Amino acid sequence: MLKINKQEALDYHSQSPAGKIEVVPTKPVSTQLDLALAYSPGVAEPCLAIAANPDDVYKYTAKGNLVGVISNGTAVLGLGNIGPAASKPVMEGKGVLFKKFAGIDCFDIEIDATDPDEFIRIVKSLEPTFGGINLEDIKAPECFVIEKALREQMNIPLMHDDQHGTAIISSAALLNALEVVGKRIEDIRLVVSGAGAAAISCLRLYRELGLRHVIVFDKDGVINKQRTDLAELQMQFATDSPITTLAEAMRGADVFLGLSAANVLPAELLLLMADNPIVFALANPNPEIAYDVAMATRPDLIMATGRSDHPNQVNNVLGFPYIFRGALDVRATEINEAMKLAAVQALAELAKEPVPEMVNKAYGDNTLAFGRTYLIPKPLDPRLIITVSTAVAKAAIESGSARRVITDWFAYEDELRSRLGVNQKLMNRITSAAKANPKRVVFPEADNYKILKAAQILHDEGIARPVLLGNREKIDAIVRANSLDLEGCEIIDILKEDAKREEYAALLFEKRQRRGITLYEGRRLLRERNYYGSMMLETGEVDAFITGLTKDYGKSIVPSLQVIGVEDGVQRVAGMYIIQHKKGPYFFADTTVNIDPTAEEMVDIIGLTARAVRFFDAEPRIAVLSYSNFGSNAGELPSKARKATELAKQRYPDLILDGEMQANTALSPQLLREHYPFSELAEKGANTLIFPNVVSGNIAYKVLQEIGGAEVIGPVLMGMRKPVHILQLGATVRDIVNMTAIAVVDAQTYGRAL
Ligand SMILES: NC(=O)C1=CN([C@@H]2O[C@H](COP(=O)(O)OP(=O)(O)OC[C@H]3O[C@@H](n4cnc5c(N)ncnc54)[C@H](OP(=O)(O)O)[C@@H]3O)[C@@H](O)[C@H]2O)C=CC1
Ligand SMILES: CC(=O)C(=O)O
Ligand SMILES: [Mg+2]
Repeated sequence: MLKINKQEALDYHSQSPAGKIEVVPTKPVSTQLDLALAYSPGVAEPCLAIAANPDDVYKYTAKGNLVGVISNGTAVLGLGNIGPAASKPVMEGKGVLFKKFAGIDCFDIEIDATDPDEFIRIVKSLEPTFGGINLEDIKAPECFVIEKALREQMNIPLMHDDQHGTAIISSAALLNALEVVGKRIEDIRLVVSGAGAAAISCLRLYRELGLRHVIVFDKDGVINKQRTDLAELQMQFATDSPITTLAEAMRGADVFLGLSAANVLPAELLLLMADNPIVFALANPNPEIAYDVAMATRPDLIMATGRSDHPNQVNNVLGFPYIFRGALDVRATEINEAMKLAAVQALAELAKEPVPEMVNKAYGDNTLAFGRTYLIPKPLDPRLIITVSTAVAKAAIESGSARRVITDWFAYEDELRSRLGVNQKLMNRITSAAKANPKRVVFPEADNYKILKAAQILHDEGIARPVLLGNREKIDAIVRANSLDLEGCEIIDILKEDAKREEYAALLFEKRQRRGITLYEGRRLLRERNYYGSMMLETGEVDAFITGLTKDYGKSIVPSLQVIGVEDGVQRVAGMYIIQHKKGPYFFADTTVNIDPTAEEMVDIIGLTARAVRFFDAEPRIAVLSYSNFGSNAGELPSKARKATELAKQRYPDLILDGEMQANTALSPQLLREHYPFSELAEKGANTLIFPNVVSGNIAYKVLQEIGGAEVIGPVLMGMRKPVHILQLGATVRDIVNMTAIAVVDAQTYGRAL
């Protein structure tokens, strides 16, 4: 379990530069011209445009993507009223999360004002600056007045996150917890500790969802009709029962919600609760009851806390980045009830979907699946932005609060993904195409967790129809240990179930009898799943074949080369990687098969690669690489690259192709125009790089993957007679899913594509 100590936390914050955020310009500011555009005199133009048309502020400034995280420090986490300066690390932290999870820029603003009127006036005056306002850590009851007034007076999305963020996330968790224990929100008895910003807002939302029976406590005890010290919003939840103590209230209660302070719930009170009790102890940083103590006291307990080191972290980070993302993207004028309920629904539903492998990896847990210890998605789940922001944006449009309407939701999803850094358009397109006509794909290495997890995803998402070859007992054990669900995937244990081994052995003998394979040898080889799978593809039992996860490339490819073989007219196969980057996709070849191709062999590789790039709907602009530019260096490699370029130009006169050149030249149209204006690539630069040998290609993509922030997809095997793809040893589940989607589309367009 994750443990951090005080010094570690202080050092993290004090490391130079102090704090957690900085401002980064988004336009070039290096030349005199840049300066003149960025500041005086150029800057006057957008100023005048905005003066003439106020809405242009969204066009010419960062306002549309800028959120103010604003606090007065009166209820900081569960630390209480520690003042505005002491709240700054929390507000900076929120800014970091806005940026990291939703690409939203933030200024944190800590205001030295506890008087609601003064605070309201100051925040209201900031409307020209921000696209949205996230109020944070302002104590009750002032926060209710403040938020209400600002919502009425301001025309941009505004939310006090401790109120509504918490309400949204905990509602999703509560609905799912109740589903797990089979209770209805209308019937449950809820006890609440805390009647502050968070607690009251949760209760308001739960009431909308159907809650009827609740008893609330604050520091001064039970909130009943006799109390005269509370705000109207708090009094809405006052009880008329004679109960006065927490112990009385907890007898028979179904749910305890803590949004108050550390350790206020004695363990023995848990024993009084109904069967399968639910405890959301959400005070930060320390909950109302320690997780381990609670679980030891009531093993039938479903528990959530605000902390990341226990299951079921109910934290508003699951909401605010995505709620504001959706609201900003449709330029909503508010965050209304419909938008909040849409976020609740989206979060609750997402928790029931299979968990992506990258989430398993991030949390070092393969067993995450909807249930007692996984009620809501994990904060590092990359699907949150798509699911929640889309739901919120749609609800804003439908409820009439949007000033901008989105119509192409697929394009919006792409935009949301690119907010996370990598441009996924190409893979989205391939995946959608695969889903339109999913094909049967055989995986000969199915007694492996990653293959099984990928198969589950492929089946559940309708990308492919997996056929799994492997030892049935082993597969069952992996499925059980990792809570997988392989319903819908076909499993064949070729050694135990006779299947078609004899038929395939005879066929292999027929194919290879003049190449040293006897019928006896054929029978032996067909006990190997790579041969069996290749035969399935050859005979049309399946449409594509994927292997390579557990053996090295050379060994993995041999059976399919013998059984399937290369395409007519193709001399050799080659491997290509797709590099997905913010700047768009790039294609690298040969990265896997031909160790040191001759110039003539490079021409074959160029032909195959150009065709494959077109398969991915891109127009190939090919650079043949070396360490010299157009003859600037003598040497074997530059000469080979030069010769390959000449021969390829002859063989493929229509290709946009040039070389030999260095990689930076290939990728910089400006450099090409300046120094090599004669080059065919001078207009746009290259998107396809042909490497002079496998060493350089392989190293280049791996460096980009590890430190270049690129996602790489491949290797796409080019030139086989049927869709065969060989994974890299140790590929991730995501790699397997991507390669399968490509194989499915390859199979759909069989004979015309890769
Ligand atoms: N996990 C999450 O996502 C979130 C967690 N929180 C946590 O919820 C807590 C409250 O935050 P917030 O609502 O913003 O703060 P507020 O200051 O608005 O409210 C605090 C409430 O807790 C009550 N309280 C304090 N001590 C006790 C106690 N010993 N017994 C019973 N009630 C007590 C206060 O009562 P009184 O008015 O009488 O002082 C008040 O009603 C914090 O610990 C915060 O970290 C908040 C937001 C999100
Ligand atoms: C999570 C949060 O906002 C709080 O504890 O105050
Ligand atoms: Mg807070």
